[in-house]
Amino acid sequence: MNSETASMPHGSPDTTPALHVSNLSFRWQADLPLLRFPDIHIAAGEHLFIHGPSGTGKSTFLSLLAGMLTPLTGTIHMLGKDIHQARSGERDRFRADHIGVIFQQFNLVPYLTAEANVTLPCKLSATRREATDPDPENEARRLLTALAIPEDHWQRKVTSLSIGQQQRVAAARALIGSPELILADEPTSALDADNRDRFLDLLLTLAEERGTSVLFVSHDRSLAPHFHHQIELGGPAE
Ligand SMILES: Nc1ncnc2c1ncn2[C@@H]1O[C@H](COP(=O)(O)OP(=O)(O)OP(=O)(O)O)[C@@H](O)[C@H]1O
Repeated sequence: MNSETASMPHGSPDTTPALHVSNLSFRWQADLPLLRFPDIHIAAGEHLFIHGPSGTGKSTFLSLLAGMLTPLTGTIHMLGKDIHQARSGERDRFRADHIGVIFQQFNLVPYLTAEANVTLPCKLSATRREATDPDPENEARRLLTALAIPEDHWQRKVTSLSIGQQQRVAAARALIGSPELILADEPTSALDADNRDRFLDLLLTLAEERGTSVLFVSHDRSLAPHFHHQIELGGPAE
């Protein structure tokens, strides 16, 4: 797509796929094996689960999709835009405007409060800020409430929260401003089964309400039933 469609206002009817990946490969070093990735297509609002055992390239795949690594071959169209054709500044802006990320270590800013971590994407992106209703602080509080973070924790330093709470703060940060796509890299690995299922239900329900597409990678195949579609990394699509 062109930048016109990428900057379409949130909530507009749009049939542009959230993500289309074709013929993607990457090599960390010349003496390391080539990593090949499946072709994927995620329609707007769809939730895709990608399963792969440890070492199959899940984190590498997400780093390629987030524009943090450059592929050896292949194309990645995000909201119709070929992200690796964009200059790096434009790519950073596109990522801030349209993608929420939840990575294994959550990447929260340790010296900020829980609420300030959630509103951060709105400080980095006018698009995300303008999409909050009525303002980022209010939406952050709504998300923190929906994700069961007690109100007396909102102004605490995020590192003083439990791991499960930090994970939900990272989810709120990914959801704020309703980005079109969330990329999630095993954010449930530290949780027990009950908390993991509860977290996924909350994340996917909130994403659904906002029309946000989700691509979630994990080694844990038991998570697959939460999603509309699933794909095996290093194997045929199911
Ligand atoms: N920075 C790096 N430099 C060199 N090789 C790397 C680097 N990061 C990953 N690799 C290699 O690329 C392959 C895929 O790694 P990756 O971390 O993407 O897998 P993964 O499926 O996410 O694994 P896990 O489930 O254990 O996190 C592995 O063989 C790994 O050793």
